[in-house]
Order: sequence, then C-alpha cells, then structure tokens
Amino acid sequence: MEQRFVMKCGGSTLAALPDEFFRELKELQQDGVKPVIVHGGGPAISESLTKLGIASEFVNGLRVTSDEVLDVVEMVLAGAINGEIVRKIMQSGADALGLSGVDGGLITAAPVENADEIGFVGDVTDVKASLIEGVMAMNYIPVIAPIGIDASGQRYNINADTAAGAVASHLGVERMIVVTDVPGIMKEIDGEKRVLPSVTDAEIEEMIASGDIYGGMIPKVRAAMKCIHGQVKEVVIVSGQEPGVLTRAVREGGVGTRIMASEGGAS
Ligand SMILES: Nc1ncnc2c1ncn2[C@@H]1O[C@H](COP(=O)(O)OP(=O)(O)O)[C@@H](O)[C@H]1O
Ligand SMILES: CC(=O)N[C@@H](CCC(=O)OP(=O)(O)O)C(=O)O
Repeated sequence: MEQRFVMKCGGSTLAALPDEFFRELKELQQDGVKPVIVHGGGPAISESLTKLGIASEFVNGLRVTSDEVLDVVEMVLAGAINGEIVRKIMQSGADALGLSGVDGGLITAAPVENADEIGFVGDVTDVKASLIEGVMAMNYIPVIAPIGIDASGQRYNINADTAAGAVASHLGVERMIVVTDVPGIMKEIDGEKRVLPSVTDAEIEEMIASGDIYGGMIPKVRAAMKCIHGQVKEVVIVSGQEPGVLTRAVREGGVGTRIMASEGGAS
C-alpha cells in the first residue's frame, strides 16, 4: 500500500496520547511514510464554552453553531489544539506545520442541509490537495483543523471525522486511520463486548439501525463509508492508547476495526 495516509485524531483521546505515539509517528516519517493529520477537539470546545457561559447542544452528533460558538470553535481548534499537536510532533523530532481549513482556502465548505436548525455547520465541497501536497513535499507533517470557508468568507464548523474523510478522498490516499478512545467498533457477542476486526458498509448500516453503533461513532463510520466509495481502500478505527498502534495500523494490520466496501462494490 502507498506510503501516504490520513490520520484523524479525536478530541476524546488527544490529551491522553502517549509520547510513544509521537515517537512512532516520527519513526514512520523517517522511514518514508507521509502522514496527514486532521484533528478534532470536541471535548475541549465544550469545556471552553462552559467556562464562557455559552450554551452548547448537539443535533445528530453535530454541534449547534451560532456566530458566538463559531468564535470559540475556531479559537480552540485552530489555536490551542492545533498548536498542541504541532508542538508534540516537533518535540518528538519530526517537523509539523499547523493549518486551519481556512488557511489558503484549504477546505471549502457549504452549509449543511439542516443549517436553519444547527447554524454554521459545514459540509466539505472541496479540499486544496495541492496545498497539503506542497507541505508534505517539504517534509512537514500537515496538521489540519476542521474549519471550512466559502466564497463569501463565511467560516463553518465541520465535524472532524467528516473533514478527515474529505481530505482523504481529495488527496486520493489509500488509507485513513481514525484514532479514538476505543480499540475499534465493538459489539456484544455472547454477553461479552468484542472488537470487530472488520466490518462492511452493509454491516455498519445494520449496526446503526440496531443501536450497536451510536453517538460519536456514527460520524466516523459515515465518513468511512463515504470515502471507501472513492479511492480510499480502507479505514481503520484504533485506540491511540494501544502500544505500537501506528506501526501496526500502517505496517502490519490486525489492529482495531477495518472498514471496507461490501463485496460487489459500493453504491
Ligand atoms: N459500536 C461502538 N463501538 C465502540 N465505540 C462506540 C460504538 N458506538 C458508539 N461508540 C462511542 O463512540 C465513542 C467515540 O466517539 P467520540 O467520543 O466522538 O470520539 P472522538 O473524539 O475520538 O471523535 C466511543 O467512546 C464510544 O462511546
Ligand atoms: C459540527 C461539529 O460538531 N463540529 C465539531 C468539531 C470538533 C470535532 O469533531 O471533534 P471530535 O473529533 O473530537 O469529536 C464540534 O464542534 O465539536
């Protein structure tokens, strides 16, 4: 498989990512692997909103985003979180460059269908792959905050799983790794919660319908299904706390849950 991959780092796990995770990232980069990071930060946004006394709620996993909320989302994602990831990568000895989707018009967005209900939440309409490729060509790991912009200059809050899937599709990478706080997609089998080694899109639909997949896992599997219908061959969901997780996901497989298109191709 090709050396480039997109990695989505979820806010659920960012603060707990061990130093070893960043060491592995550096070692992989030294071996010629080219990661692109898209990050979330949902819990940190909620914490800042609470501190500022701004109410925040979610509709179908997406944050209702007023102008006031959007200011905080951008401040936390493009500011604090992006900077923290870049710093940790630099401390490990690799080079990283932080970007928001607004920078250079990297992520173009349009309002989601139910914008009257949830405000400035965006769907990705385009990604300037050439900008990301330029950063990679300079041997910097691009670290991207999921804020989008439209032609009028309006900013949008984009779910980080959605943004990562769109970046993977537009770059045309073969693999996306989704790093979160659980070791994969889990299902209760014979009274015991187990990690499923792989699932097809048909199985995912069944698990959403049955309630086995819920909450924050839904945007992940939806983004995965959308991109494996394009050039991306597999999406792997893993825990950032599992030792050696990156090397295993990139080199060996057999870690987390692998999502592939159903037999016979995707719709
Ligand atoms: N079938 C499932 N297997 C594992 N986790 C699931 C499943 N369905 C829902 N989840 C939930 O999804 C969460 C991960 O999503 P989220 O909290 O949004 O993480 P992130 O910040 O990494 O995007 C898990 O902690 C778990 O509570
Ligand atoms: C529209 C929307 O819901 N945006 C998310 C963006 C951050 C995110 O997705 O972070 P995680 O990956 O940590 O969940 C939010 O405001 O929380």
